[in-house]
Amino acid sequence: MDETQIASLLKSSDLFPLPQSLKLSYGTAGFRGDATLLASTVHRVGILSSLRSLKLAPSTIGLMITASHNKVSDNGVKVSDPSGEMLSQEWEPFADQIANASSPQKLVSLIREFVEREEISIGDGGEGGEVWLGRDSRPSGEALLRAAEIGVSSVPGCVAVDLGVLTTPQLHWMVRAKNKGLKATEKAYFESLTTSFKCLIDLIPFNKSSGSKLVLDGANGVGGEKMEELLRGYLSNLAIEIRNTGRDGGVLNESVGADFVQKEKVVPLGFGVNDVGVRCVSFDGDADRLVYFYLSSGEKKIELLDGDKILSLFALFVKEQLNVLDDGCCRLGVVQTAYANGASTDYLKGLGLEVVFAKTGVKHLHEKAAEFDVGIYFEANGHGTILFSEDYVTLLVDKRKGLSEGSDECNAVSRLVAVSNLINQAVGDAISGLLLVEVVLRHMGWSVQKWNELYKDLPSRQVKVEVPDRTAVVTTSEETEALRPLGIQDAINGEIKKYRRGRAFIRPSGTEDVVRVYAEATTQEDADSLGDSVAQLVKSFLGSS
Ligand SMILES: CC(=O)N[C@H]1[C@@H](OP(=O)(O)O)O[C@H](CO)[C@@H](O)[C@@H]1O
Ligand SMILES: [Mg+2]
Repeated sequence: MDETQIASLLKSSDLFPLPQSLKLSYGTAGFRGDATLLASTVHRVGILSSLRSLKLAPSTIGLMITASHNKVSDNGVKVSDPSGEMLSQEWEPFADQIANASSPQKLVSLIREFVEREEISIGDGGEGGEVWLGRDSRPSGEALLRAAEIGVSSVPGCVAVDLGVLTTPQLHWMVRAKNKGLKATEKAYFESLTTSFKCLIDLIPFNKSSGSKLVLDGANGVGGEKMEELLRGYLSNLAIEIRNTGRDGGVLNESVGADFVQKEKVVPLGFGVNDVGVRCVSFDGDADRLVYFYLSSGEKKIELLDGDKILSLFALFVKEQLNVLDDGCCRLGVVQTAYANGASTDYLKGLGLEVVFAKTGVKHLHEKAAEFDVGIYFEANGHGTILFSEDYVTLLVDKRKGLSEGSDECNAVSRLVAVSNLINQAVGDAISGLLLVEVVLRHMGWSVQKWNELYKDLPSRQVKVEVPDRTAVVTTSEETEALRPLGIQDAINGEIKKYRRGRAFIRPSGTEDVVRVYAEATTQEDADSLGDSVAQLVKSFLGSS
């Protein structure tokens, strides 16, 4: 790097001093924290994104400003690679280092070292870098986006493009499309969803109507707003009532949204007795997660259809199409985490599906799903998608050419191709997930209640334990067994044995300073009791803080 380049970085970094005592980690979902403390972090991630773009030139990188389901006063930042997938994990240590660099000088020296090691050429007349910026609806987003812009353009030859308010998956979709040389506007995103959705509706064999109204809880965030845009401009026939749009005084994620509904298992604000039996869906704050639910009585308690149930519905539909094709050559697999309800895993295995487990965090699930021709992944909290390998889509498109129009086989192929266009291939996407659930329910002729009957969730319990050092817990790669502290797994196994269908595991959280305990058994009392006794073991092996 020459003197001018260094001066440019120093000058812009001087504008964004690191707040004292800020210690951040890129973690499972980018940097997150109180929005008032994040300007330097976002600015630095702007620099990182430019470097990433130059490293992979010619390519466009995405930078999203969001704190998803966290409270409205928080914000955060994460990076999309050119494929639309999460930033390569190889760059996370560098992200941690620069976010925590104590002065502009230290920051620039880390950058110089990294640029040299990675052989990134800056401003040598080669390809320039490009970073596309998006933000969710948080009020702090605009100022942070400016910080990101300044960071991006402080790397000579790099430009920032402000795409405004978007859902996280929209930005990932657009970045992916751009790097594939396709139309990459928001309009193109909506059109792609609309075309594939309509195609799937047209392919429904009989007029099996489940066309009853759907009510969406938009978490007072960007998802409700974008869904309104989709309905207004593209899918006006779809009967969806949208609540919690953020315009009626509601606060982002406060007693609303997918995270609240999944964790608390109660109705979000804005829903009540008049909604008993109605099909409802909740998005999270940046619309990359969704869960369905319905009220079975006038009380607040809900029947929850979580990520596992959405996964099961999708798996069933995809498998049905593959059965029509009698396509032994397609490797279909599903990916879950240890948090998946045991009843869902049994159900999926009972369908004859290959079920594999990945570590918590969608980047891990995505990686495993990409090993299949068709890989379906979901976290229980509602983040997931269906990945189709490019080779398999090409094979399908070729196969369709030899089939007679309107035949069962041709329809099955067309459905699979349409699903691959509808469901976001980059990350989990609440809007495209919703559209696919709606199609599949209509295709099956099922109500939400009927869908819920696929299997009955085993009662479960999650506990957070605060300990002095959560990194003292080391688990196997699937996170279901603790390797350290020595002896704790034997003790946990001893507890599990006491319960019918007992299952429990511990792992250090990647986003909070806690050890998480998950327990499952045939009754709620047993799940609670198993969870509590494992939490006690964690305290006795690690001490409480
Ligand atoms: C049990 C649980 O829900 N864990 C969440 C949570 O990760 P932890 O590492 O468990 O804190 O946040 C992640 C990022 O949002 C999400 O991917 C994951 O599913
Ligand atoms: Mg989210």
